[in-house]
Amino acid sequence: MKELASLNSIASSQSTPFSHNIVPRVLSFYHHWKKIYGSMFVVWFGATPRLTVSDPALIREIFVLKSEFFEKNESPPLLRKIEGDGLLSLKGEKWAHHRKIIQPTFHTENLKLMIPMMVKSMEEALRELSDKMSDLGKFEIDVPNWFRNIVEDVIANVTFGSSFEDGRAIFELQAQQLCHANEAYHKFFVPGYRFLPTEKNKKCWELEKEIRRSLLKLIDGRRSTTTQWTRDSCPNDLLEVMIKACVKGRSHPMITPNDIVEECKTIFFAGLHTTSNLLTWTTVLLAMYPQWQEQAREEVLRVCSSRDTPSKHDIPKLKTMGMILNESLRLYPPAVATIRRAKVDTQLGNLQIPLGTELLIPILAIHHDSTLWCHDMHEFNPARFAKGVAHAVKHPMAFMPFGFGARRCIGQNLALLQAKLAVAMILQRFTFELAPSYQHSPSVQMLLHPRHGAPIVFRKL
Ligand code: HEM
Repeated sequence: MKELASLNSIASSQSTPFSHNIVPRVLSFYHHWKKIYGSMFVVWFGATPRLTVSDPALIREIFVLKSEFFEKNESPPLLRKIEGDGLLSLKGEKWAHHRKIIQPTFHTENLKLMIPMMVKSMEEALRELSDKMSDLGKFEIDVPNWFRNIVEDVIANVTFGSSFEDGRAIFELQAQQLCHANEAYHKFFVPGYRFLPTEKNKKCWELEKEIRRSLLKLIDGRRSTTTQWTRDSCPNDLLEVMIKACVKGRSHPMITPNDIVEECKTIFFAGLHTTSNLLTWTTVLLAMYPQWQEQAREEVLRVCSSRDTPSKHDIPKLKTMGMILNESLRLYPPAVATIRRAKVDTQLGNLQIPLGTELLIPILAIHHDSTLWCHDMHEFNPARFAKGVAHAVKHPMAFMPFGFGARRCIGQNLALLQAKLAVAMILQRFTFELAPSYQHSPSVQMLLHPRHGAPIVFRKL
């Protein structure tokens, strides 16, 4: 109780120099329409009606109660190539089968076995940062790129395990492919352009072939060494669990090497930028609010005592850190929205939904909705999560950075574990503040990211 009171006093003593009233077009557009039409409104998206649903009770119907009537919508073809034909986009029996096979990789017990690997990769990054410090003991970094490298290491380990080095090289190719796609995504859309043999397109096709070839070679190599049993002390990486399902041959429907290729691509796409985004926004927020940075550091130093890295027993004790990550995910959710499509004519609340209607769930807007959160919904106030999500918001479905229901994010535990470890290790070694050149400008480019980067100045503790 005493701790909660002190958290609340931090929250109320803060003057807010930064506006978290995010203005990407999605949000201002949404608030404008909601004022006029209430919590459901339709916008025509080409020939398809797209219904925006922000009432948590209806979202529960879509994700949980009537989920069999709604399916994931198709991604545009360019994006589909990059994200892979894996869990993110699969549907029906094939999706359920893959999810069941892959799930054990992301179980808490398996992830705990990966903590030493995560700590090692973070230690290396922090040692490099320390070595670069000037005589004045400070150094400026643009954190999105820095975090991307750190997260890439971890995702490569989770996906490829012992074949990590080869896997990392494939991820480099995927990162290049994503860069090309991002450029194309922001150009004016010309139908059929992606089939023209332009220099850029040819480069993309080459990359795609190279990624597939390298992944198939890697899978072949691992198949010859994979045994039926893994020791309890070895984490199950994605490649391992999928190859076992493939080798067994009893799985139905069959898992093919091609399925494994697509799932590896998906995990890279779904895990890398989301997690590095979470780390970026959390660092920015702690730099903006030194009182919370100090509170989080005090907790880390108390929990870890003389250990210079958190152990698996320390992680669950980092309560303030958990609240800070939740508040960061609420204000700046990396995935700003998700879409479902009605598989059949159906009913939602008292509305008839024709087959084919797209339903847009505006995660970012729901996280900033004044009818669901307190009047301080645009403020950074981790204390609202002190008694858990249920006490922070009027409806549990109003906090959904990882989605909900059967298709909720499979990597949620991994992302939160890595974020807790990384931020804790930074706090143990450095203080940090926004660089003078920092401009606060959240913008949506597939994910919610800082348009002008996030330069942060680190100082040794
Ligand atoms: C802060 C980090 C992350 C955020 C905010 C996030 C967010 C989400 C959201 C909102 C969904 C649901 C999409 C929908 O319902 O349409 C999702 C699904 C998914 N995420 Fe994440 N994610 C994160 C990290 C990760 C990581 C680390 C991985 C893997 C390494 C991952 C893999 C996936 C996959 C495979 C799916 C599809 C699950 C399915 O449909 O069965 N995500 N994520």
